[in-house]
Amino acid sequence: MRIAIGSDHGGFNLKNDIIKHLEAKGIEVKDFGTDSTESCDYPEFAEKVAKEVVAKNFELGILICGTGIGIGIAANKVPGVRAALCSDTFSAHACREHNNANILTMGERVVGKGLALDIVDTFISTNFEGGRHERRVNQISELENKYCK
Ligand SMILES: O=C[C@H](O)[C@H](O)[C@H](O)COP(=O)(O)O
Repeated sequence: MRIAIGSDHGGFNLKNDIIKHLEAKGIEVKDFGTDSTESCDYPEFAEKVAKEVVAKNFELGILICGTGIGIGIAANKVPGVRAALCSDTFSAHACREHNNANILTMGERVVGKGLALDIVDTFISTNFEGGRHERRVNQISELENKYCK
């Protein structure tokens, strides 16, 4: 599995913890920045990771900012992205199984490191269930086709 990861300054430290955690498990992770805690703007890093995931250069993406909200809103503007903000493992499981989420977003100012790593593990190890959920995810794509010109 290959994972694309990115953050703004507000998610920089948690992003590094996640990279270390995934690499220790032998998972390939590519870091699309930012590279320090110096203030920056999250849409830039959301777009970098979103483009890679939609192009299928990576199976999944992870985006971290202070809350996980802004970077997720930005990523969801890229057609084909289904970014899910998670602060608990139940949501991390459900967003993969039901929504086929392809990007996980979290807030470094919201979740502690231990919980965040559990959320990551749940997200990357859960598969899309298909069936009735596939019909609904297809309807999301239809909305995208209708409104995203
Ligand atoms: O949704 C936005 C993110 O949480 C940002 O990380 C946050 O707004 C950055 O705030 P500040 O510039 O005050 O560090």
